[in-house]
Amino acid sequence: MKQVVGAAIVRGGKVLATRRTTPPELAGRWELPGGKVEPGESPSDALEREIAEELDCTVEVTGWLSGTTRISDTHELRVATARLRGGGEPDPTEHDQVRWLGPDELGDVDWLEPDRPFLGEIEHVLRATPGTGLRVIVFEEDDAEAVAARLRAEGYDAWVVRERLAGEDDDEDHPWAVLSDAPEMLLELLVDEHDGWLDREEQTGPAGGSTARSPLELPTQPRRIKNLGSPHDR
Ligand SMILES: Nc1nc2c([nH]c(=O)n2[C@H]2C[C@H](O)[C@@H](COP(=O)(O)OP(=O)(O)OP(=O)(O)O)O2)c(=O)[nH]1
Repeated sequence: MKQVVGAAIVRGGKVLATRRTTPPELAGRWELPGGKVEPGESPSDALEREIAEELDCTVEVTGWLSGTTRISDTHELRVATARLRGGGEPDPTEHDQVRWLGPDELGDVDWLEPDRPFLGEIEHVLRATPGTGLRVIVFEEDDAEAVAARLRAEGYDAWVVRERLAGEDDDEDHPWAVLSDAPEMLLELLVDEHDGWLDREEQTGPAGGSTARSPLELPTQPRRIKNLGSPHDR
């Protein structure tokens, strides 16, 4: 059986889905980016090569999901989790659309059949490693790059993306956003230095919103005294 490998690229609590353009019978269907393992190649090497070819960015395989699914009589699919390296933004060379999907959005696209059995485990991974939902917003690209460089120097991941904000008009000049896994306090600092602001992305899901990440908010909130109940309760 020949191996096809797909990458569940995870960033900020979302996974990257890509839309196929070929062959005609698969065009328009969504998949995890990847491709066939070549003779003598390890599955991880194949995946990192395919992602570089298809999305012009570098990933690091972080683990493999359990199981394989049958694509055809001759091919089967394995799926790895992966993270983006080096701050490069995925730029599709073969797919005509990409989407970052949160755990509640995995059903929103028409996945190829062999990918579907992996979605449950992917959802689990996304819920276990939620993003902070925080974005540094600035108006100048130079500021965004400076913020990202500073965060990377501090040992955090950071990506510069062009953002469209809620309520914004299509034609308007979009601001720049820096996505990062750095703590809120550090982001606040950089926002002040670069004349931007901190944007909190709406989080959906059973936990009921961004309060799921309350540890990050502690420094900016009034200190809360743990309620031990009134004396006559005990
Ligand atoms: N890349 C990828 N292919 C998938 C997935 N699920 C799935 O059924 N497939 C199928 C579609 C294709 O028939 C086959 C992979 O072929 P491909 O065209 O993506 O791989 P490749 O670039 O190495 O192919 P090739 O040009 O060497 O023929 O597996 C998936 O999640 N990712």
